[in-house]
Amino acid sequence: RLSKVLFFADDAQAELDSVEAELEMVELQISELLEKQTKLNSRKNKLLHILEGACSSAQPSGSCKPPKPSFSKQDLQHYEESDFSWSKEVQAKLCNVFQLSKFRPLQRAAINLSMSGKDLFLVMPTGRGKSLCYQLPALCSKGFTLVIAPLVSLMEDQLMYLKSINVPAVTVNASSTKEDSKQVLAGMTDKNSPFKLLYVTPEKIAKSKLLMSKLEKAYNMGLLACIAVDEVHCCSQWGHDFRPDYKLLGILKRQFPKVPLVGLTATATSNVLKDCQKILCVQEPITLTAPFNRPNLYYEIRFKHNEDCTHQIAELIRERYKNQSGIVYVFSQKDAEVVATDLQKRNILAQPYHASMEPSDKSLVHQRWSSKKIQVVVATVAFGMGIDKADVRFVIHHTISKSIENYYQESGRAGRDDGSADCIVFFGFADIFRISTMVVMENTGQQKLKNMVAYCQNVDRCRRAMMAIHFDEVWNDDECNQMCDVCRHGNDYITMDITKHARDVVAIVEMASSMDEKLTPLKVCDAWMGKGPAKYRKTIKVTSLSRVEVESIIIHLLLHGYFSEDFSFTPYTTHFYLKLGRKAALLKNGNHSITMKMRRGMSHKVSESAAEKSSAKVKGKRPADSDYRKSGVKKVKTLL
Ligand SMILES: Nc1ncnc2c1ncn2[C@@H]1O[C@H](COP(=O)(O)OP(=O)(O)OP(=O)(O)O)[C@@H](O)[C@H]1O
Ligand SMILES: [Mg+2]
Ligand SMILES: [Zn+2]
Repeated sequence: RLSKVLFFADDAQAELDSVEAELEMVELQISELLEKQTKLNSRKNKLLHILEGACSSAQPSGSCKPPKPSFSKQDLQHYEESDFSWSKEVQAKLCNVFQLSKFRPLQRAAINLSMSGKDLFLVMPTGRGKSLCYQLPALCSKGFTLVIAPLVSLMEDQLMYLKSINVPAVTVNASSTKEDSKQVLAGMTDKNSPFKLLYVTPEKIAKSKLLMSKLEKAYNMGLLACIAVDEVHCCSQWGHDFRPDYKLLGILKRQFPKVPLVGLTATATSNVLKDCQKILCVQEPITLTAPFNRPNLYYEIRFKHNEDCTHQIAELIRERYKNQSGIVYVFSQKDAEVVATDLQKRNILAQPYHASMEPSDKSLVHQRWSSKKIQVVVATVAFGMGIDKADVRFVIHHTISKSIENYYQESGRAGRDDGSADCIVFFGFADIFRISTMVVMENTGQQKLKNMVAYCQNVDRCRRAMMAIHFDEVWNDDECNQMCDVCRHGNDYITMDITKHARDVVAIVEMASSMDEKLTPLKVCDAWMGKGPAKYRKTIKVTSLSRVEVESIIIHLLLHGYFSEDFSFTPYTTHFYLKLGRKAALLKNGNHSITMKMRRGMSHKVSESAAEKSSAKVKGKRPADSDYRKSGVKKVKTLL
């Protein structure tokens, strides 16, 4: 009898185990669905919000973000007009001082709003002319405008420009001499207003009591006309280059409530702006958003084969962009040096630019490039704000950016003259993990990087649409005009069922962890392709997929939660290992399937860039091959 009881107990135990496992699976599925529901609901709300705004907004394209509900289409129209008491003066200064013939979209409205004393957030793509929206009003007002800017170099560029058009402007910053500072501080309360713009860094506001007390005096004398906070997204942790000192700028609106504040930025989602509003203590700002789309930029992603990347870049520069200026963005200072040297060896006039260079060397490189003495700057993100060269024909990313915001900003340095320009990203597997470990301490670093990776991995949605969704804009894919690789390749992708592959590769990571070992993504690739240590080879199912396919699948599984990152820290470096993600357990369920979109054949795609398209017509060149992803397929000469 005893053995019979034991037998039943065994049976029950086995069933209990399986029921529990099944329950666990169900819970996982529920939580997955709930998560999906939350996401969809939040997207639905956003879209409703955008639609509401689009209906009431003045932008015929409907791509304007909803301004404050109380700020209607009629209101905007009113501020677009030119019958304000200052309009004649504004128009005259636009022509005579700034030597510009007409306003660009939203500039006039922004100027009229701030001259009417309204607080304003102005979101306008990089290079569209935000500075004019506070510089011009400053010239038409009593006293001076205080400008907060994040970098001394950026201020100096602006001061140089203002000096060249005879607009009196000054700065006080850490490198000002005592004499200069004294003169500036005295000028602030001088009724004759010896200068119209005063540039300071946020640190100066936070640290200099003297400056604050002078501002107080100027305010009481009615001489503080306006406060402009440039690169206002720096206030918010959610913005892509948060600066702690920006957090303290709330003092300005608290101390000087009657002075209108204008915050300017090229990239800020509505969440970032809400945060900025809170931090700056602005009660009811009006937000003007210019369409983010840059119709003249061609966006393209290429798969990166490390050994080949610099070679391809050199070919592009020598052939497609002959005699044209451009930027190559790289990951690190070392990369900047190495890639620049590599390009030089291939007879390209290139120089590196990064944060550790002497300031004088940096400005020399900048100058040489601006005056076309060199063709290419090979730069880290340090080459950024304040770069205002009009005829940049290409921005090539040797390594992906760490977020879509960063990418938008960096690629946006191309084609400021409205001429066509190319933005090409070399999307490399290993780079993802280099960046991931670099941003490991940033709050939202991993999520932002994943968004960027998803942007690169995407093969079926217009790249402009991806950006639009990211920046909460309404977008109609037809407006791309085939100015991105996805639109140009049309429906040239397939939907692949990768469930079986996913099971195989997840099993590798599971096996390693059962042996108490951790695998980097590169090791997982190797193992899966049969190149790992012998001890693995016995148990794993080696795949016949190509390297690029293997990499794409691993990225897909990481983006979708079947894998997740497992960081390990040593005193010198951070390592990225793959571990099973929350969803890996779903693969145990026979019915679960995973699909993934891939470009058809994953090889031999022929694409044609914007610049190429026009020059091909003129010179009868054939379009360049690009995006050949299959390992082993190397194009040596892409152009005749
Ligand atoms: N109405 C206009 N017509 C023609 N050019 C203009 C006009 N307004 C501004 N510009 C030019 O556009 C260029 C970029 O302007 P600005 O530096 O203000 O850009 P920005 O919007 O601040 O960009 P970023 O986000 O990079 O700081 C400048 O060379 C400026 O002279
Ligand atoms: Mg600017
Ligand atoms: Zn497109």
